[in-house]
Amino acid sequence: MGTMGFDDAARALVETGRRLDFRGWAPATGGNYSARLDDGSIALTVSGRHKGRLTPADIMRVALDGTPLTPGKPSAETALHLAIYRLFPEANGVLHGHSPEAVGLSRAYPQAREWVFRGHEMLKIYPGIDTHEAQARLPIVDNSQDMAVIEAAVSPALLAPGAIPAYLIRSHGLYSWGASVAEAEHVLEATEWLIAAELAEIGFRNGAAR
Ligand SMILES: CSCCC(=O)C(=O)COP(=O)(O)O
Ligand SMILES: [Zn+2]
Repeated sequence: MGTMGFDDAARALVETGRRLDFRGWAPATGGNYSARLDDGSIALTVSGRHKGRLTPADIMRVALDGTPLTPGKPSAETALHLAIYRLFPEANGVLHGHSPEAVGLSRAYPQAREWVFRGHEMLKIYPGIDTHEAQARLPIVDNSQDMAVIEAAVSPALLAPGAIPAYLIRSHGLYSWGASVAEAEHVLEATEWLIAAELAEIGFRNGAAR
């Protein structure tokens, strides 16, 4: 748990990419991953690489202000990763995936500013929740090519009571974070599972699956 040295972080991000790609959450070059290092800098995926086929050479270091510390072009979404590390000092891993389910949910409800999960046992994966008799808010923000616009739009919702360590960018994908890369992966998996379960429920209620 916690921060890591660069070599361990690079290995963890490469392995995480393989698993997320296997789940269908890293199509084409979609997604990006990062980890906070022992010295406070950030290990981050290089832009434009297939995240299911990463090698340690596809991981670079940036400072918390975004200054590249090793050669390479940092992810186009570096600013969103750094915003999480600044907002949440306990966050040591940030993952971003492009699943069809998360994107489909965000597009099916174009006015939604959040999605509230209620009553699921899976809610217990989130920090501070120890019963299914709880609710958890997944903030939803419109997409933009300007990362500062996304950061400004979503930050208040991330800090509000009841927010989970994840948010959804409409027509784009899901972000998650945790005290380690492994914990961020649990949050991503749980949130994807909750989205898939709710979409299935909506389908059953509408009779689509009969
Ligand atoms: C075809 S994916 C478009 C860019 C994106 O949303 C993404 O997650 C990957 O960007 P990166 O610069 O980190 O490769
Ligand atoms: Zn993306």
